Amino acid sequence: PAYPPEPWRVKMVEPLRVTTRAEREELLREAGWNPCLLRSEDVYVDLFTDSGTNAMSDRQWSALMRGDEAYAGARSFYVFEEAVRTFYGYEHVIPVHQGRGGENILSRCLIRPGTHVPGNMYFPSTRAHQELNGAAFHDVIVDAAHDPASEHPFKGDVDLGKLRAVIAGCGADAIPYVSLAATVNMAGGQPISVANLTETCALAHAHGIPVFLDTARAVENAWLVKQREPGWAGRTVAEILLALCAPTDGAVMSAKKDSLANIGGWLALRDPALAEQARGLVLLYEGLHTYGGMAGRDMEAIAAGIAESVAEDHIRARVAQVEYLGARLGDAGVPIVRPAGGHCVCIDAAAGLPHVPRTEFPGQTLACAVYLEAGVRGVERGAVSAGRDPATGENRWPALELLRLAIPRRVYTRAHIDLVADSVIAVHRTRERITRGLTFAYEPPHLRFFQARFKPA
Ligand SMILES: Cc1ncc(COP(=O)(O)O)c(/C=N/[C@@H](Cc2ccccc2)C(=O)O)c1O
Repeated sequence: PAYPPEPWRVKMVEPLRVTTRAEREELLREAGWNPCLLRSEDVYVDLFTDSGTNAMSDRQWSALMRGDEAYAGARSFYVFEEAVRTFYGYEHVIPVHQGRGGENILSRCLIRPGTHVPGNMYFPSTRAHQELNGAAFHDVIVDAAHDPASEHPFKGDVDLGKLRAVIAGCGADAIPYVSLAATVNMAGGQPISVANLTETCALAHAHGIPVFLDTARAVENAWLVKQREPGWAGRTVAEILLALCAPTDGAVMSAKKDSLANIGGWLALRDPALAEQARGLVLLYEGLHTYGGMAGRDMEAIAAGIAESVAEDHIRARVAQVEYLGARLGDAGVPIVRPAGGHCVCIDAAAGLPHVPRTEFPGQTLACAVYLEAGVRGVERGAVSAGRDPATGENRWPALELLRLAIPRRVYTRAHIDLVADSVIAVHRTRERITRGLTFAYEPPHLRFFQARFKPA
C-alpha cells in the first residue's frame, strides 16, 4: 500500500524506551489488565488516542510566547474566536477546557429529565452528559455503521427513517436537539456526507428541533467527503468544513484532535440567548467566558492549529498514514472495520477472537495481547466502553466489539506503523493461544474503560 512521505521533518525528539515481554507482563498485571492505567514511559507506540497527543508545529510553539494571560478580555481569546469563526463559521464562540466541558454545558442548557436525544451512534462522554441530565439517547445511524465488513463510504450517515420514527415516537417537544458527530468515532472514525447532514438538519428543523455537531474530527470528515462524495472533489477542505457546519445550530469541539492542540475546546452557537446562557455556565464550570479553563497560550496554539489543520498536504498525509495501517492489516487477513477511518484502524475483536465470549470482553482482551506483543497500546471500543444502561443497570452489548488503534498526528513514522502492523498480525496469527478473556475486578460507575481493573476470566 501507498505511504506518502510525511510533509514535515523532526526538530525535537522524545526518546522511546523498549521494554521486554517479561516487563510488560508484570506492568500489565499491575495495571489490572487495563492499558489505560499503564505509564506512557512503559508504552512503545502509543495508539491509545489521537486526542491531545498530536505534535505541535514550530508556528504553534512560537505562538505560546504570545499568550495573553489576562483574566478578562485576553487578546488570545479574540485570536482564538476569530479562527473558529473563520474556519467553522459560527458567530458565538465559547471557550472550554476540552470537549467534555462543552458537552457538560450544552447538555445542562438544553436537556431536561425525560427528554430524548437522537444521534449517529453514541460517544461515551457525549452520551454520559446527555444521560446525566436526564435524556435517553437513541441511535439513528445507518445500519451499515454496525457492520465492520460493510464498505459503505459514509457509515456516519443518519438513517432518516429511524430519525422520523424517534420524532414520531417521542414527540418533537421531547427532543431538545439532534446530536451529530463528524466523524463517528465509535464506528471507527467514519464520515457523514454533506448531503445526509444537510437532509438531517432539514428534517430536524422542519420539526423545530436544533442540530448540534461534534466537530472533533470534522476536518478528517471533510477530507473523506472530498475523496468520496460526488461533487466535492474540486472543493478545498476548508470549503467542505464550512459546508458541514453551515446547516447546524452549533458545535462542540475538542481541540485536542483535528486542531493539533494538547488541550482545549470550544462550544460554538448561533443563537445569542443560548450563547449567553452557556457563558453563564462557563463561569461555574470552566472559568471566565474569555478563557474557559485554558491558558491564553493554549488559545494561541489552537488558533494556529486550526489554520494548519485544513492544509491539504497535512490532512492528505495524515489520513493516508491511517489507511496504510488499515491496508497492511487487511491484506494480512486481520478482521478490521472497513473502510479505515480518518483517525484510527479498528480491529474486529469479536471476529478475531470468536472463542472468547462477549461477556469476557474480547476487545479488552485483544488490547492486552497487543500490548504484550511489542508494547503497542490501543484502547477497547466495545462492551466495556458502552457501559451500563442507566435505567436497568444491565450491560449494553453494542454490535461493534473493537480494539481501536488511534494514530496521533505528525508523531510516528512509517517504521513505527510497520511495527504496529507486524505485531498485530503476529497476535492474529497466534490468536488461538488466547484461550480466555477478562472479567471486572473493579468497575467504576462512569466511563468505566478509563479506570476499570480486570482479572483473567
Ligand atoms: C468524538 C468525540 N467527542 C468528544 C470527545 C471528548 O473530548 P475531550 O473531553 O476528550 O476533549 C472525544 C474524546 N475522544 C477521546 C477520548 C478518549 C477515549 C479513549 C481513550 C482516551 C481518550 C478519544 O476518543 O480518544 C471524542 O472523540
